Amino acid sequence: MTALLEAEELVRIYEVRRGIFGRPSPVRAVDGISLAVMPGETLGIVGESGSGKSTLGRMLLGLDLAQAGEVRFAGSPMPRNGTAEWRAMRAKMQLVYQDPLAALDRRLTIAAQIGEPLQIHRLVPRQYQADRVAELMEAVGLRSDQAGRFPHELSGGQRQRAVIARALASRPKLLVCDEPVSALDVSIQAQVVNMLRDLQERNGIGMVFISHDLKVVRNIADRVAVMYLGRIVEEASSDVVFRSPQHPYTKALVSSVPVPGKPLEGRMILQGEPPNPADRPSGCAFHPRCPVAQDICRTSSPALRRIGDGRTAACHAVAGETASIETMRRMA
Ligand SMILES: Nc1ncnc2c1ncn2[C@@H]1O[C@H](COP(=O)(O)OP(=O)(O)OP(=O)(O)O)[C@@H](O)[C@H]1O
Repeated sequence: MTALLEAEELVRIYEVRRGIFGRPSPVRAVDGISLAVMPGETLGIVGESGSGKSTLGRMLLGLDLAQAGEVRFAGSPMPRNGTAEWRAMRAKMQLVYQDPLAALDRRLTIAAQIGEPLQIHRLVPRQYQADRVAELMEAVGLRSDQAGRFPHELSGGQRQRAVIARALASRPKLLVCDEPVSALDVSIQAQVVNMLRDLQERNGIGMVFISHDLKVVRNIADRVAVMYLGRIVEEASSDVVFRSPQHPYTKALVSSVPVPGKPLEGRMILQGEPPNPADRPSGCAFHPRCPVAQDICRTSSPALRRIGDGRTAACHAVAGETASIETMRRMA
């Protein structure tokens, strides 16, 4: 089967100036990332703030240009941003991001905004547009009496539902969701995630689900890619990642997810802050925080390798025997 979305060796470097008089220095926000999403599959992308998740999400849609590498959608290279070919492809790839208020026009009713793509892309004859808007609202759990409301008259969760309805209007094959529930109350998050998962399964939509919150990703992703400073350090099926994480960074992230009934002590705590991306540590970028770092980790950057279970990991310690969380804790 052809992958719905493929990215090969994507690189995005920003020139960032520190202070007014500082010289610009390169930040490798995305540093050689390859991935694939099959039709109907959800790939979760996790990592701390600044690991490059949002930049990657934008690059996958052609919204941010790669300095190297290529994105292919349904087997075809992504056309250049702004061209007619790109706009046609974009109708099939939608972005849902964190802040629904920013995504919506506060002067337009919810129904008008959900209907907008139908008009712009002439997806439905005018006389059927109202029906299609009603259908989309129902699909995301909005009531018909909310059609005439303005964004500020809805709750955060309802606004995000409206954004998702609008994204679905063009019957996309791919959704890139960048922290879609992070701004919502915890009580609402699960509802919106469950709704997204239902819609995605029912419509066979491929999804890239970006989040710093592993709990949420665990709920929705078939596969998970863990990012650290612009690179994928581990990727596997969600089951495999959560059951037996191998990379020390993944182990720390997974062990920090609260498990009902499991005491807090005994969990591995990630030491220190992520390093400044403009000042990437030598060797393995995780080594300054890694409890099992060896000499080689300070000098040599580990390649992402297949290590069985359909898993890839980039860690010198993960070649054969890998330290368990308990061993790592003892060594820390
Ligand atoms: N437009 C930009 N100009 C300069 N630097 C940028 C830009 N966008 C992102 N960066 C830098 O690239 C790195 C990755 O940022 P990005 O927002 O992609 O990470 P993230 O994992 O999504 O983090 P967060 O969850 O905080 O949004 C960071 O160091 C960030 O400061």
